[in-house]
Amino acid sequence: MSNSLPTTVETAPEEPGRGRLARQPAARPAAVVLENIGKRFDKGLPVLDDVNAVVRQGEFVALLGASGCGKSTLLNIIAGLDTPSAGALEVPSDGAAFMFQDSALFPWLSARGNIELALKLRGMGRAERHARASELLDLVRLGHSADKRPHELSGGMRQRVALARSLAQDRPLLLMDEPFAALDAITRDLLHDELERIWAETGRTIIFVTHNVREAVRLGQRVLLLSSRPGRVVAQWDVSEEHRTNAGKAGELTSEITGKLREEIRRHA
Ligand SMILES: Nc1ncnc2c1ncn2[C@@H]1O[C@H](COP(=O)(O)OP(=O)(O)OP(=O)(O)O)[C@@H](O)[C@H]1O
Repeated sequence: MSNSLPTTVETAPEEPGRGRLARQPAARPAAVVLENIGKRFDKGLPVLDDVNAVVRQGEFVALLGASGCGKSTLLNIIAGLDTPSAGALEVPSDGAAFMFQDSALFPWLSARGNIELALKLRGMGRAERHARASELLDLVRLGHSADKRPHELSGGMRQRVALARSLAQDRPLLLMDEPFAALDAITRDLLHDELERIWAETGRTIIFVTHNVREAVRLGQRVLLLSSRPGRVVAQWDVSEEHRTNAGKAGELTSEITGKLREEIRRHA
């Protein structure tokens, strides 16, 4: 762990598509650079202060922090949905796809229709849309439910459609704001496996916001911890092959991060 931040956080990512933890000797180019990012709404207290981080192309970063510490605000800034009050950032020129806790599907459209709409907004023609939507439905293992509407799908299935719709936007950066928080533990575990597979297959850069330390360790190659108000990167951990293959080691890391998170929550209670 390093807790001498804020300094710029950099690690070489692993190679997507070649196993989650196949380390890359050479660092990839940065996908997202955050430099001294600050955010204050109106005349209120700062929500974010001096946030520094670099996320490399193809990297999977979990962003962890107490409720209200500014995780969603930071994601909104990276997505270009909000502007920072201080600092500078670099993001991919073709923007980011966003996935939220609520699937936010159009209820009158089928699973296929929701995905095809995202493709249509990209200007894709009808035949190509149909073919691409079929591929994406297969990728999230929903080929058999293509014609169902959201109310006919379970919560986990709706999030799969939302994930396919995010991928339909074909952006290299995927921002996920607690996408599985409302799901039961078993469904969440299944979706963790699916997301890891899809990340490896698509090579997306993913920033995944969560409150859940176990989820952060399960998915992230790197876990960043934001302090409570003002939010700032106060610690980071690399999740190694050993953590992945050895449940005891993963448990130790989860306990260590939980301890640090509790410390942050207490400090601001
Ligand atoms: N548009 C806004 N105007 C004023 N205050 C805001 C706005 N958006 C967020 N905030 C405040 O900024 C703080 C951080 O909110 P944010 O949603 O980013 O936290 P979070 O870490 O994502 O929380 P949670 O984990 O509970 O979702 C909160 O105190 C919130 O009330």
